[in-house]
Amino acid sequence: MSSNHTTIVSAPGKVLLAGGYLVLDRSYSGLVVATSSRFYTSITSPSSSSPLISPSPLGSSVLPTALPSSSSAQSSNGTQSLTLSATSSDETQHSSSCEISVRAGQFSCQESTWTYSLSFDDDKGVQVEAIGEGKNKFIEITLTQTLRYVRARLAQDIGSVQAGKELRKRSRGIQVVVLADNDFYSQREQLSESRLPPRISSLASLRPFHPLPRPIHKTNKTGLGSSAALVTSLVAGLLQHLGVISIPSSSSSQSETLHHTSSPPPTQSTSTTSQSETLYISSISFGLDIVHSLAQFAHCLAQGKVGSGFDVSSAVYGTHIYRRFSPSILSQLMNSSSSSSSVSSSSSSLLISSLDPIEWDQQISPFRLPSGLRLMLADVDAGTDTPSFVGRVLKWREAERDPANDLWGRLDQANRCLEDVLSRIAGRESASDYMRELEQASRNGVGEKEEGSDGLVGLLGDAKTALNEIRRLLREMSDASQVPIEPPEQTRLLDACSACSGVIGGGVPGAGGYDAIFLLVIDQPGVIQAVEDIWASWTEMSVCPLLASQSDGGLRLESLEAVRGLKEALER
Ligand SMILES: Nc1ncnc2c1ncn2[C@@H]1O[C@H](COP(=O)(O)OP(=O)(O)O)[C@@H](O)[C@H]1O
Ligand SMILES: C[C@@](O)(CCOP(=O)(O)OP(=O)(O)O)CC(=O)O
Repeated sequence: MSSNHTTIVSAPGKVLLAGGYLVLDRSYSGLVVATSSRFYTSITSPSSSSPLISPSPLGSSVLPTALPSSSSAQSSNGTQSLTLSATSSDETQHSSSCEISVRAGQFSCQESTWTYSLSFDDDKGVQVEAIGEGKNKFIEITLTQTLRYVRARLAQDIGSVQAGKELRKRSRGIQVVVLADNDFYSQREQLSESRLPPRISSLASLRPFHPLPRPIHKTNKTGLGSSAALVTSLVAGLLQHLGVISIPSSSSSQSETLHHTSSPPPTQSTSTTSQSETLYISSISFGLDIVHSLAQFAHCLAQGKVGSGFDVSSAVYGTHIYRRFSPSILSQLMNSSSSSSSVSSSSSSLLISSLDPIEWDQQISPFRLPSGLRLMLADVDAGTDTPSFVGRVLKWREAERDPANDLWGRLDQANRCLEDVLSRIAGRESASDYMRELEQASRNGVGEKEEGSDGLVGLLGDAKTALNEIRRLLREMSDASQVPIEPPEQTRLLDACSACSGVIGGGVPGAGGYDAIFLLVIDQPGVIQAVEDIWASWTEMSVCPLLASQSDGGLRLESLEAVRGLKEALER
């Protein structure tokens, strides 16, 4: 077999619509919306290097031939058993090391290709060493920890020595390309080079995966969570390619259902599926759950801290209401791992046990924005540093416990009101006059709910009230903590946008600051145009739209032909 074998996986970006700061504390939840802009990981290896993986059309599910069927027993951690056929006789052809390269496809090839040498030692497990000068901590750590995990899983089934040989065979010749949709990075320069105004239509006309002129660390990000989407898609791509999991494909009708029902047992399955469906879903969703725990771990290790993890969670599961995992789940692993690339048998079992989805207590509750509404995002040109914001806000909360807890409680209530009213609007989607009423409201304007107005118009008014209340409380937090979460410049911009007919409301996503805003609007051309006019003429700060809107789906397996511009970008 001479043709290559390719796996392409994508993960969405994120917008934390409600729950910034609160979501760091497991007593509260956050509303995270996944974006239509995605991060792609493509993994190719010569088909001869992965003899146990059936050669299949690009983008289709690539199950290892030796994997048991869905009716077979599952291993202790719930993922599928990796029972293998005897290691093939060609293993002697391979040396005890091999190389894997990872290239960031839209950056300079020279500066943004990282090559890693993998050695497989019977005692030490797999060792990953960067070759050359350039470093990419997120990629190196993700690659290392994912290979450690795969080796540890293989070792459970076929013993340590065979596991090393098998992994070496499967890893040989792997080439990875990572590509982010344009939205992840500021496209101001690309727009002005092409003499295009900062409009959504201009962004749509830029070539997909537009090459970027500077190295990654000097490129302005837009806040969609590039590192979380990178880590998640890379973990998932490798696990899929190496035959450990099976991710739903983008064409699979199951994928949205999976998203809405996938949650680590036993905490929060709100699924109403039949038992047989549930069995099918849970065997696959366990694949997603292992991606989740491994990606959270790799992301925390690369960041050097354990954050709330809402970004990784939405990269895996898509839009949802997120309650964080207990940080203690990762303590032992974080302490024992540093970024060390080797693995002893004791740390190997710690890896398997700590990442077992059964041990994880995050909650993923289904949520989606109602149809007919649209999330609009803008990149605001001014820089803030989220880590320092978080540190300062938490320090204030520590110092002023009572007022802070009182504020946390009121914010939580406002956040829940927003979730509740949006779900109630979504509950009306099937009404025959739903779209007509929305269209009418987009012309008449959405006001905070008035006495006596009920029905859809009343609900839209309630949504406006909830969004405004959240903003008001975040300004209270800004004043009390002296951290500019919604600074006056953003207040002016948001107020101007919110006054537009058809705009329900908006806010500062996540940690807030000067970087970005979101708006929730009725999805009508007139409304979008009016908002874009305000942004284009805003002089106090430079406001550039993002192309993305909301998307429900999380991680997915892609087919090369289905993603505009991907083939060309991979061939560059
Ligand atoms: N396209 C890319 N290719 C490779 N690595 C990337 C890419 N985009 C982001 N990264 C990695 O993620 C890091 C940025 O992470 P971070 O500062 O946490 O930003 P964000 O908030 O967008 O996640 C970069 O330094 C780089 O290591
Ligand atoms: C404060 C937070 O609750 C939310 C931060 O959300 P952002 O979307 O601002 O995050 P970055 O991608 O790191 O910029 C911290 C957290 O939950 O980890």
